[in-house]
Amino acid sequence: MIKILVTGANGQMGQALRSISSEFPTFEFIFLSSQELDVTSLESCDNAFVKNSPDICFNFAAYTNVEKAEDEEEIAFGVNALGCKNIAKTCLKFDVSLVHLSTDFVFDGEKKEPYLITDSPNPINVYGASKLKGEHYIQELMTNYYIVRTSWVYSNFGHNFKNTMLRLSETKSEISVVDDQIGCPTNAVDVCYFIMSLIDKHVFGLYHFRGDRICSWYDFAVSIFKEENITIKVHPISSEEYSSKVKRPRYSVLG
Ligand SMILES: NC(=O)C1=CN([C@@H]2O[C@H](COP(=O)(O)OP(=O)(O)OC[C@H]3O[C@@H](n4cnc5c(N)ncnc54)[C@H](OP(=O)(O)O)[C@@H]3O)[C@@H](O)[C@H]2O)C=CC1
Ligand SMILES: Cc1cn([C@H]2C[C@H](O)[C@@H](COP(=O)(O)OP(=O)(O)O[C@H]3O[C@@H](C)C(=O)[C@@H](O)[C@H]3O)O2)c(=O)[nH]c1=O
Repeated sequence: MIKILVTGANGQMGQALRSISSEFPTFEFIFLSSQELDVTSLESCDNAFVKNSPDICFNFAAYTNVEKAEDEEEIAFGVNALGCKNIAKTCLKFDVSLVHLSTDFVFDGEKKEPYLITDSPNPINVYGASKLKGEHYIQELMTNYYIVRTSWVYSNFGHNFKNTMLRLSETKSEISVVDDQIGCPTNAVDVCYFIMSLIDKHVFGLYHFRGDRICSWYDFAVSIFKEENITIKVHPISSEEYSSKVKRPRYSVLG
């Protein structure tokens, strides 16, 4: 049995992986919450690895509140950057390979065609900067890593744009959604299948993975409501019209 230790396991990606884990009977998954393994503590990482002796670590632990990160820079960097450093150091110590998730938000969104893994990141918000720093720590410390950048992850689990739209539709008859940020919604379960196929191939490195559809958040919202048969008026708005303190990339299609 190959043992996979999953950090941040109560989040969206952890729940998505749990939902398909029985399809991989040759793997034993150890799902650890933030209480059971706190990535900001090297000692906590060490203790969890000693207790569970994993072969592979899936680092799903992250600070993902893009808005709040602007006010909580230290906490965001603590989890997304130093957390990665701790996980990478621990993987190194115990000879464990690492799968880490990163984001389209490492790019500035100024490009007009899909971002390749060879393109230089240039984050424009705190969340993106903290995620990029995390990537760098892993790349400096390890060789046996898979860093998978993905985008606009949605599912029926936890916090994501789809669930936000469905929740808002319970109390609103109209909603305004930005129509000038272009990206690719990606199903969380599909990310899990991609990761499981990656570890089968043993080719370490940096990857981009995303859903097939290229659209705006407005387009995505309209299709969510259509699929769920929900009648609600959706107004397309510009990023400037959406009241937010955070800048998001205008175009973050991963290639
Ligand atoms: N959601 C998206 O659209 C995208 C996500 N990603 C990346 O995918 C990964 C998973 O994201 P997703 O599942 O959606 O995020 P979630 O926010 O749903 O889950 C993150 C999990 O990390 C946990 N966590 C927070 N702080 C710590 C800590 N100090 N130690 C251990 N665990 C901690 C949280 O636990 P608790 O709730 O207890 O704090 C939560 O369960 C992240 O790396 C994210 O950057 C990449 C692209 C898009
Ligand atoms: C709730 C809401 C959001 N929006 C806009 C704000 C933003 O531009 C866009 C998406 O909003 P959210 O806050 O759901 O998404 P956000 O948290 O910015 O999404 C990002 O999360 C991180 C974790 C990632 O890694 C990214 O890939 C991306 O998925 O929709 C509206 O226009 N109207 C609304 O009612």
